[in-house]
Amino acid sequence: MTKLSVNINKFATLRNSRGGSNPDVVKAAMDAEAFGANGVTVHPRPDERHIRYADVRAIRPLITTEFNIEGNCQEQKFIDLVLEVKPHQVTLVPDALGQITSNHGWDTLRHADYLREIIGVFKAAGIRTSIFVDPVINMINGAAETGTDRVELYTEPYAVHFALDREAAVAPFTAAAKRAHELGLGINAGHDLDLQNLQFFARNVPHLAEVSIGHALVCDALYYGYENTIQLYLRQLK
Ligand SMILES: CC(=O)[C@@H](O)[C@H](O)COP(=O)(O)O
Ligand SMILES: NCC(=O)COP(=O)(O)O
Repeated sequence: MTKLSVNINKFATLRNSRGGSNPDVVKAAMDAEAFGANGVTVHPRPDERHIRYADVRAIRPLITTEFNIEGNCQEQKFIDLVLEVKPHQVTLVPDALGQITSNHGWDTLRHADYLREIIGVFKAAGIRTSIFVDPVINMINGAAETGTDRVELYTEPYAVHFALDREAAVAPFTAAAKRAHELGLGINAGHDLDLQNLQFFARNVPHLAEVSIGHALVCDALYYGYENTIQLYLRQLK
């Protein structure tokens, strides 16, 4: 069954908005696991707009499922943090500094040498690697050449087009997953997945190991409660 990794970035957004410690981000990570999630994802951005480096250090020793750290490996500070805390998985995302959120995958052909080198560093430290990619066959082929363990399919385009034509929206992801599997790559996915679009995605993308979901899940939790919301998302993956 596809695993659910809860991205708790937006708990930190709410906490930072008042400068205090409420909501407790560490508790949000622990409760995600207690409520049935298969993992916790954080994305400490260089400006620490939500998840802070201190949050990552505090959470790491308490994780009993899987800890996934996403970030821009072009920042030495990020590389050092990951090697220090040694999560189960690091997901490399090619964000520029000022981006409001992640909005594209790696050009795995143009950045092949760089990705191969940094992936080798994390793998040598015993950390599973995943790289954020668009569902483009050439990019999947390029990802395989980097030595990464997994790819994470960037799913915003799917979410945007889902309501209009779900079959057309999922088709590139189905094809990309089949190609990735042929090449021996593990398959993750994330960005803008939600209670409406998740089940169709999971049923039409083969070999899907993990989805990481944050923004919509936290928004839903405001209405349905955190524990109930995690259960609702898990039911979409059955
Ligand atoms: C890489 C990706 O799509 C998400 O993991 C990212 O963490 C979202 O970042 P924000 O929560 O800052 O929008
Ligand atoms: N990798 C995707 C992720 O962790 C969360 O993305 P979103 O659900 O906040 O859009």
